[in-house]
Amino acid sequence: MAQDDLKLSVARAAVKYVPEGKIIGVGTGSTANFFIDELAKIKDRITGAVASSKATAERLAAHGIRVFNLTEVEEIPVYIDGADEITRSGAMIKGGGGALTREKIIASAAARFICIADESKLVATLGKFPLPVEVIPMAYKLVAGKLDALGGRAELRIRDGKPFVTDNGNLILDVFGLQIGHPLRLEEKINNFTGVVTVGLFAQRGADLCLLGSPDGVGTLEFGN
Ligand SMILES: O=C(CO)[C@H](O)[C@H](O)COP(=O)(O)O
Repeated sequence: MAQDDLKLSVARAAVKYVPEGKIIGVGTGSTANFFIDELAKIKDRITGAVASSKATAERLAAHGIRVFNLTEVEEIPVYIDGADEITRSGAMIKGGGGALTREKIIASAAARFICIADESKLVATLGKFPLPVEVIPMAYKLVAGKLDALGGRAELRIRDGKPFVTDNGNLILDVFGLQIGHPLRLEEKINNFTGVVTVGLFAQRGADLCLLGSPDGVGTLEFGN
């Protein structure tokens, strides 16, 4: 079964977790895009969405789904987003699409985080996927040195021959070669480096539930975070 079919299956399953009449949080990436397209089919049953990136806001709006700023919203009952890697305790690496900061903000504001992923994202130990870290541009070399000292290899993210710039006007360092045995500890440590905006480790606010797509169907992993 193709990976896109698995993404579509979890996107369809996630729609069943969307509460009626509410504003929900929506993530970024290819799996989130499948979810947005499914959400569009029930758009009359929700009030709108808070988007974790400009790309997601544009896709939601193109479907006629009203997009709210986080500052306009009282509550977000559920945030639905993909992940680059997820463990059986609900810790994740996110930020492959560069939207990690807004994703983490909305995830923190949400009552429930539902991760939608195909089975390739489930790992025993985080770190095979390079860990994204959003940094203030003037600090990127300083922060890269500190990330290297942790045992990784930090590389400035380049797209189309230029440094990738986030929706917040910052840069991304991708850290290769980390074996993340203690996600929570590492998240706290990297958060403390001056110049870091957000580390793409989601352990403090991990997922509450993961809908995991495999050729056998969509399974659920509950984490109780
Ligand atoms: O964190 C993210 C974007 O910043 C995405 O959730 C993550 O990269 C997974 O993307 P995809 O669904 O395309 O595999």
